[in-house]
Amino acid sequence: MGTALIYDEEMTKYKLLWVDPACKIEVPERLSVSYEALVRTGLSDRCVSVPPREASDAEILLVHSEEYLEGVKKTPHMTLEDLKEFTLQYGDVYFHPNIYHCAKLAAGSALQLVDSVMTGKVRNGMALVRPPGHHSMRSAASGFCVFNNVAIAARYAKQKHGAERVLIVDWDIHHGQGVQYCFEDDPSVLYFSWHRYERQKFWPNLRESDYDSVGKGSGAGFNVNVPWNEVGMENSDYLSVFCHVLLPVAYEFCPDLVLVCAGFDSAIGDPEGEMCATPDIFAHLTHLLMNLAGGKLCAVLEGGYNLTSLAQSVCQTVQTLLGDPLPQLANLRSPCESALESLQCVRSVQRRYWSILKHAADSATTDVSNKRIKLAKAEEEKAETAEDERSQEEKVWPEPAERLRPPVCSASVLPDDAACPDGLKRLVSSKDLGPLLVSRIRNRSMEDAGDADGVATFSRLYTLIEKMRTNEIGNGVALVPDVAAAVECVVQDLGSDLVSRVLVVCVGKEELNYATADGKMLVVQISGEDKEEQKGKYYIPVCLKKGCGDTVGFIQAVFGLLLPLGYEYDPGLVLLVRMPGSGVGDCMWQQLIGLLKGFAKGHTLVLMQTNDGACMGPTASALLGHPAPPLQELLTPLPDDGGALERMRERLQADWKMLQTTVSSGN
Ligand SMILES: CC(O)(O)NCCCCN
Ligand SMILES: [Zn+2]
Repeated sequence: MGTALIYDEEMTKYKLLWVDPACKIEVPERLSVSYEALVRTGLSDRCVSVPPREASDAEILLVHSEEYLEGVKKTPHMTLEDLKEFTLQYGDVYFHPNIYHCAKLAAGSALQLVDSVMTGKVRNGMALVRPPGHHSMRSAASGFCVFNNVAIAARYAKQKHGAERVLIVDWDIHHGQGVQYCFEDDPSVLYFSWHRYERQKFWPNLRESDYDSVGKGSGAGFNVNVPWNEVGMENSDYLSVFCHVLLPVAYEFCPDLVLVCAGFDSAIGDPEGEMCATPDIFAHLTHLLMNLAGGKLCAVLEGGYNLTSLAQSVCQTVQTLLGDPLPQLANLRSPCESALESLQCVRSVQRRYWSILKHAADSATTDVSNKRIKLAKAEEEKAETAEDERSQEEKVWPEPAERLRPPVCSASVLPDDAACPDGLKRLVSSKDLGPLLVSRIRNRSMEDAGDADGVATFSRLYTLIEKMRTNEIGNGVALVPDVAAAVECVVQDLGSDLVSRVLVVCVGKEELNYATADGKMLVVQISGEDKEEQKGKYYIPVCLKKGCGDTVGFIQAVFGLLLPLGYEYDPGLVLLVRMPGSGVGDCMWQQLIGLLKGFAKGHTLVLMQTNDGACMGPTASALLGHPAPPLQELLTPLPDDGGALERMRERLQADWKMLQTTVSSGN
């Protein structure tokens, strides 16, 4: 299924007609440069073009009051003076004779997107709209917004398409207070927003934008605010919040639809956000949401005022929606202290509502409050001194790297009698490994099966890895007689001289014994077995007391440990090993394959044992990029295995910075 793109140049046909410093950044070119970039890169041709439509009164009244709508309806006929007068009643927004028309098109575009996705016409999509929406409230315009496009879309999805749970992810750098007010007592809509806050000093300066606004009444827990109390947040800060807050909660919420308030003022170079995250981060943020709700994701443009980073960020987002390989996020650093403080505060306040966060550290402890005071003072000083130099310096960042789709998406290495799943290319050519490697393979562990096809299998494996390295093949799956031997061979003989860092993810309890001390390989083994202490920094045994069938535990391990480790390690190849009898469910397995695509430009090699061929179908589906089915089990989480994973994370964070979720105590 395809990706919808909704755009109409009519929505560029309004602009600021008077002097207002707060509004001058919201210009028509925001939309045209975004669309032109999609055209120039060929991305728009690969999308399903869906026309916008005007939202009807009834649809607008799903969120807004009649008196507000009646007021806005009068603006097309107003004189310039009346427009200024009408505008004065609201904050940081402007009206124009054509803005009502464009506001109906913007809201209607979001509804067209919801229809296209909910009816299965497309898998996902993006609506390029203006005016934006997430600040507008029931009876007020605000922050360049007239109608709350995404809030209307959420109510519409529930009413018309019977969606029961809708997740709204707002990665715009401003708090969408309009969305928060709309759903704060509604447990069927989970609103997540991060935003520049600077302890209430940043617009819209609301006390209720802080992390302790968790929703009201039956909506408690369904509003998640992550305030950024400093500017300059980077990719690692954003990814930490996704891994340690949003994704665990989103998976437990198990939405039927994901709506994104896709504002790109959170990218580097933006005058409003003043953050340092690069445009390619949106490729990953989009990817990390694409296995929720069976892939039903609607991204609706909000803010974004640096025309260069806006256009790049839009392209990164659409290219991921189209299923292209992800860019490698280079040199992630550890989240900064201020981000860790926000992370800790959010997790501690949300843990009483989300069992998946149950063991999050408390932040009521004195050392955190002391830390907050110290940080606040430090931020004060930094803000004062930085003010002047920040305004002068123009941010520069590298153009995002090309993301080339390999000629072959997925390949397979199978025994001759095994059937090749649809869509996979069977690898038959076996590279001549030369006598040295053959002898190494033979004596390493093939002595018992010293048969010819053992070597043939390995030579095909070698070919597969070689072709992933040259990007001729995206990913692959191999059925081998002895998966433990195969892993050993790949990482010792094949993998290591082909790629610099191999992330080995083992699911199941088999004993793995090879050296990992040099960092060429990071092994994360998720099993039900209590392993002896890990062997050094690069071998991390994760024990799920209830085994790999425990979906809650598995998801906690994936988001709390595996993904942060993977981002920090930044492998050139991912080796995903399914040990026989692992007990992992097919849905979880597909989710895992889908999520691991975020690493190594999607170069994942799945190794399974021949007698485990039963899950070849789900494996092939996930490798080909089909969205994984939702994990329904998370809806009724069983009591998890205690804080074992949290304790393990705390222990490991000394070596792995991306595992941190709390401020460094003491210093
Ligand atoms: C859509 C938006 O969140 O980018 N609007 C920002 C308004 C800022 C007013 N100072
Ligand atoms: Zn914004």
